[in-house]
Amino acid sequence: ASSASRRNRHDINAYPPGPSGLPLLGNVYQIDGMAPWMTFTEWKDTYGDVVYCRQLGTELVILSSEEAARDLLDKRSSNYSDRMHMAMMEPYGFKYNTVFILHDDIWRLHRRIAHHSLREHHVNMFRPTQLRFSDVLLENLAANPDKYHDHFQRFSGSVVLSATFDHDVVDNDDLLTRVVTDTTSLTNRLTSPGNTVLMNFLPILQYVPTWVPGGWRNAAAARKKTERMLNLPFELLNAKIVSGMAGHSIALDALEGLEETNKVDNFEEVVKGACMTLYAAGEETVFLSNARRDHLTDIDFKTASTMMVFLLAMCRNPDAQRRAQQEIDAVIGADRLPDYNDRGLLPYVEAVYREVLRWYPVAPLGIPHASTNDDVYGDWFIPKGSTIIANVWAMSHNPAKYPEPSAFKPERFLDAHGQLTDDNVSYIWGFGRRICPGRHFATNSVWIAIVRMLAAFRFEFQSEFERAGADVKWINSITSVPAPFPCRIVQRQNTTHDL
Ligand code: HEM
Repeated sequence: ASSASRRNRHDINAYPPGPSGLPLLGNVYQIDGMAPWMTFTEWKDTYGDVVYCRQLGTELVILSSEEAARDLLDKRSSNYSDRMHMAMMEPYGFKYNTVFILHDDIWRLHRRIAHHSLREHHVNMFRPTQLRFSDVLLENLAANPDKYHDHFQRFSGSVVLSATFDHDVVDNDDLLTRVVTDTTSLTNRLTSPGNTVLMNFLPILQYVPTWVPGGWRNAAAARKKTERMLNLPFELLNAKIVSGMAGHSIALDALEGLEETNKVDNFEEVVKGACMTLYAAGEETVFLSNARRDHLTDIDFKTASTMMVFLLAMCRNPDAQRRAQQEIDAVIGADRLPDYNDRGLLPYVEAVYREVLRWYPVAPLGIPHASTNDDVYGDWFIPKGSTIIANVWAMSHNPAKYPEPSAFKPERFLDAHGQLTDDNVSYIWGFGRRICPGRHFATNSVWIAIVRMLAAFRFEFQSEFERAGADVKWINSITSVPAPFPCRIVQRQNTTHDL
């Protein structure tokens, strides 16, 4: 009966509009492989907010307005909280990862572990750590400004690693950081939407030997790396527990606070997976480790992505930078650095922060969801098992909501009285039950880094780079981030605090 009713619903409702494609390939050749959000945003103009297309046998539904994303991913979240089927999950050892697992009981347990420590307000217990590492960030920037991307990376990696496993990164050669970044950079490459679709289509690629071109797809080698990455932080944490030196951390919180209430056999394995995902997901989006090495030969390919967007925005928009600094000088003065308690007193800085998130969202297509059952939305039929993409780029560049969307204009978040509007760009954190569980933590990290960097430094392009047109390269995969560019970071004259 259910298949009959499915057929009926399909018969009366058409698929959403979209470009016609070739038989087997679908629309794959029409999509910009480096920046698919650009193609999808053009399609919005032609076909509307809900677009259907196919990519090598995968059905895609692209939601390019906040309204459509909220209608489906938020309001019908019981049907839209799955992830796409990945032939790679099992052979590559990715089953530990919250981001990829299906909408099942293990995933719920992962979310409880994250929520337990990272829920709003509770997450503020990590603020002292975030403040401490922001001091280190400023010291490093003052001492060696040219290496700013290393310092951004160190800041974002340190805060999240300290919070998840109580692991202190003492230098740039930290073993755990190396193991995790090495593995996540491979994971990100393997799980990019394009590669996932290809591997679903040709699973035999998992056996490609490591020494031939494309050998990075070899499953046995990837699995070995993943296992090492999962076990190492727990070995280090266990050593601390045994010696009575373990401080507060999300992993310990989960082991001590949740075990009683969750009677699953492999609870420690679940905690390992959930915590490693928190670290890797936080690291991936706040600092990027998945650059396409083939496009980048001369730079370090790990960068703090949101902080990189901030830096680019400040270099390109000196007026916005100056205005934010004037606000900090007037409200805080030069005797101390801004603190979390000052956040409500600095509306222009808040507007800069929101505009950074909007201007170049670091996850321009979020992370694709999948539909569990057939559904009908308006006049359209959405088949079971479709990959559902929230086109965050189209939402943050909607000219009706954000006039001149490519311009960096923090004022768009302030009303005529200089008060903040209620638009806090929440769509950049994703939707429904899958919404980013690290968003409050990430907000605390990014805001404190931005406000303190503004208080202490001036940012500008290096003059030769500016004369040459200041054309910044972008590193794109699931995330999109400016590659490091030549820039001057100069300590502000009015800062009396000693860095
Ligand atoms: C600026 C920083 C960040 C941005 C823009 C961001 C954005 C996102 C987005 C768009 C998603 C997908 C949501 C969806 O499927 O609808 C996501 C998922 C996720 N994020 Fe974040 N994130 C950030 C930082 C963090 C941090 C710091 C952590 C950990 C402390 C974290 C942990 C996660 C996890 C575990 C998921 C997977 C959730 C699931 O599949 O259920 N993120 N994030």
